[in-house]
Amino acid sequence: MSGKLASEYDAWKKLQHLYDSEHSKLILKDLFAQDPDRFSKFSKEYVSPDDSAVTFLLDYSKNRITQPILDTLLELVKEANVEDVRDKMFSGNHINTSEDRAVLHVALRNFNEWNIGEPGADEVQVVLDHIHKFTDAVRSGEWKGYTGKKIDTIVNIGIGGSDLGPVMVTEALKAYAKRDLTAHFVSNIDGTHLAETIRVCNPETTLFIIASKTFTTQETITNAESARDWFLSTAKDKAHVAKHFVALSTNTAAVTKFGIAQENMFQFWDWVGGRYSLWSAIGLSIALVIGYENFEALLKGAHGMDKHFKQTPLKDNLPVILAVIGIWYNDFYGAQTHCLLPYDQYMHKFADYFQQGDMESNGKFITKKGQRVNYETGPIIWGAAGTNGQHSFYQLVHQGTKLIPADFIAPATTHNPIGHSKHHRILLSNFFAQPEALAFGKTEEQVRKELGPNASETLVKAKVFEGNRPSNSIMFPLLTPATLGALIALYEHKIFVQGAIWGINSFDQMGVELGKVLAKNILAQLDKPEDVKGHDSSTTGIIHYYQKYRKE
Ligand SMILES: O=P(O)(O)OC[C@H]1O[C@H](O)[C@@H](O)[C@@H](O)[C@@H]1O
Repeated sequence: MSGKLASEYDAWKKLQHLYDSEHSKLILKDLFAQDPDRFSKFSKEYVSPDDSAVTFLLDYSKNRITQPILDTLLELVKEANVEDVRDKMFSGNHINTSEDRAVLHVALRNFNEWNIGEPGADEVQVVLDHIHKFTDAVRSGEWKGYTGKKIDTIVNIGIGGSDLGPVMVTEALKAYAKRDLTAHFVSNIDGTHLAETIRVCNPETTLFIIASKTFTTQETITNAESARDWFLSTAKDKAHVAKHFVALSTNTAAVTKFGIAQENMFQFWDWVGGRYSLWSAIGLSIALVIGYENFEALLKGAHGMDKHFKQTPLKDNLPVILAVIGIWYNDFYGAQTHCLLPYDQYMHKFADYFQQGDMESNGKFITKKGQRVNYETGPIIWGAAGTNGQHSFYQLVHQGTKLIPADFIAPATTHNPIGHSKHHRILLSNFFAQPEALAFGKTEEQVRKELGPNASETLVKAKVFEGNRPSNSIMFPLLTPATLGALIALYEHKIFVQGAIWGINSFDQMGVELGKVLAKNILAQLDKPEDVKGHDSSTTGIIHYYQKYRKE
């Protein structure tokens, strides 16, 4: 990182110039018409550089780019020294400067390939072995509850990074799940979340996994204490907690204080960011659901992408390509959002997951050197599984006034080929059609032809699709653990590259602190109206309203 604002780089200025002079000519329909080889020039097939056997196609031809624009975007990557920051990340340098921490989620899936000097990196395998042993014991029924019954339900209690990754991956890899082991995830402090979960749990056969990096998060600790109270209301003896509660954390002292024995604690380290922690002990619920071998395959798929990111020249480096295309829209076109659209029901939590992954990483206006940026940083991430989104928000994506770059993601083969894959062919026909419709639209002339000479002018206008709406398409053979691992790592590194270009620290999360502090203060004032002090009239007014109507 040079200490310059991204907008001060020569390449940034060149890009601004290219945008100003070219953008009115960047019409996808014309770009495709001018170059019959556009697809082969702007698409790449990823083949994992190791034995994780992952492959996928990334088609980025339906973007408002030309080779000179892409080349200049890659110059920006060079000028921002992204490769240097990347190498620093992989070697354990403390690139999370505000917290003075290394950023080593890549070490969790490294399988001893690179030597990483950071304390703890050499203990990764020990924790994986612990996960392996425990997972096998629970899944085989060898691990018994306090009345001698085997565990048939797990409840992961965690929030943010200690929830979203496990939720997303267990959903995405449900095809690999042990079907007689039910997994629940409780995150919200709203008592409803816990109440509705324990309603369907049997204390004799339920294992609670308390997932919290810090083990101080109010939501998680409160939910965990209430879960323990519920458990003990039946089990009675505190000694039984050992068979039904395990912890995933970096904070041994707090875990012990909670009453969980050290042998039931799965360790990780401060260099694992919460939103990058599914690869760590936080992934225990994943390993329990899909089995240790599949969990390891997930890690190996991510490791293959790490290698690709680490060693591939910029022009062929897929996370880099996705990142710079995103910068082009975010910073030059002023696009505010980025849409993730998996055409795979199993991946229905993918956008939710990357809402934290991307927005908590790059939603920052201060650079690592303490300057306020004068450009846009992280986009708003959103999306839903296809085809549901088509019947909901695609109207705006197609005909709204906003530019919404989108990634379409789909498997060629489904795990559920019902009706000889009839459903899947219909699903995929939509996956192919939507980017086509977005890019090429429908002209007034086409609409007129379709509607005939008597059509009203307003109807004609309403049916026009301007097109030129950009997207990437990612297609892979089958959603396997390794493929999912590679895809997650692809987006992680994309986020990394963007953050490095913008000069921000993608690995702290100061923005979540203020609300927590204010809530703590308010919690102490909730009982009596006369205690409500030090707020604006709006906040005071709402609290007084609550005090008027609350029952308990
Ligand atoms: O795992 P923990 O420590 O409970 O933190 C849970 C979450 O808390 C905060 O919202 C942030 O710091 C997130 O990044 C984190 O994932």
